[in-house]
Amino acid sequence: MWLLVICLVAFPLLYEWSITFKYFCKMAFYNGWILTLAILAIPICAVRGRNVENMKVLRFMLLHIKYLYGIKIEVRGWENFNIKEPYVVVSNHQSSLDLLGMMEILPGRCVPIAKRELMYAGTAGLACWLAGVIFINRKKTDDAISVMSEAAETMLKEDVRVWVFPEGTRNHSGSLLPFKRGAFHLAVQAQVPVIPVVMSSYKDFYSKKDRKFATGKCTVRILPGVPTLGLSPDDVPDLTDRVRGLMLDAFSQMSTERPGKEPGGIH
Ligand SMILES: CCCCCCCCCCCCCC(=O)SCCNC(=O)CCNC(=O)[C@H](O)C(C)(C)COP(=O)(O)OP(=O)(O)OC[C@H]1O[C@@H](n2cnc3c(N)ncnc32)[C@H](O)[C@@H]1OP(=O)(O)O
Ligand SMILES: CCCCCCCC/C=C\CCCCCCCC(=O)OC[C@@H](O)COP(=O)(O)O
Repeated sequence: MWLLVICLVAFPLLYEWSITFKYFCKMAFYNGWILTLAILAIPICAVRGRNVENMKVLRFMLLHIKYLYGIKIEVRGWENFNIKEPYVVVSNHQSSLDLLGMMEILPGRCVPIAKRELMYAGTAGLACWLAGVIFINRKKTDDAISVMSEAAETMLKEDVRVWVFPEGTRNHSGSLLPFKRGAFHLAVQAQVPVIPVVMSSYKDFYSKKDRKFATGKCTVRILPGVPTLGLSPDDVPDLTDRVRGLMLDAFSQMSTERPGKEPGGIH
């Protein structure tokens, strides 16, 4: 009994006092909450079986999280998504919080490419599988490439869009890692445009290194599509560099606009 009282008093004190403790609580809740929401999503998605339309269910389930965490997301460039045909979205990848920005703007019939390990993340893995997430084995290049070639066919046959993080891993360095070329091969194979998406730096409110997680604002910019019609595999390196350049420019520009801290949410 006394132990419970001490815990009830100590927890809020520690939460307010220690930035690190708050960081771990907020991250644990983030992951735990997603795993819990997935339990609700699984039976709803299971009715349709593995189907990209289930991505709408996941999107709907996750949209409120930004309010819980007091993260304001401002979207610019919505009009660039006004393309009826399939396309490949490429975006920067800072942390697992990218899921919030992604769900904010996720177009219809669009599935992310994810590392295979995510498939084994309990309920979230199953929900992702049911929503048609494309899993790749990053340790086996040939397998990853053949999965992506299959994706190019599926995009055209089943009118599906694909979201890729071309950095291939999370990167919180405040810049962009060199891009891997899979997303661009995919776009050229399917002869569909690449639409770059840039999420502004989280450094004002989130830092894994400093164990900081406050409230704040993030801007998501959807850039105009880059056509690939008529391009061949030989053009992929140039296309990759061009798109990375566009994204780096946008990222640098957004980093100079200092976003103000927003009140509200879990402090
Ligand atoms: C409610 C619950 C909800 C839960 C919701 C959760 C939502 C889920 C959100 C999930 C978010 C999760 C987010 C995540 O999980 S992000 C992590 C996983 N994503 C990625 O890794 C995507 C980016 N990676 C790539 O594009 C890589 O290139 C791949 C993986 C394909 C290979 O990488 P790898 O490192 O092994 O090799 P390499 O890049 O050195 O390439 C080697 C050579 O092959 C060439 N090549 C490449 N591709 C193709 C191709 N298609 N056709 C022909 N050739 C191709 C390439 O040009 C190069 O040749 P050259 O140029 O040097 O001559
Ligand atoms: C019973 C098993 C329990 C397993 C518990 C696993 C906990 C995970 C819980 C929830 C999953 C949250 C989904 C977040 C989706 C974001 C995925 C993400 O950001 O993946 C990282 C990947 O892009 C790059 O990976 P690396 O930076 O190379 O690494």
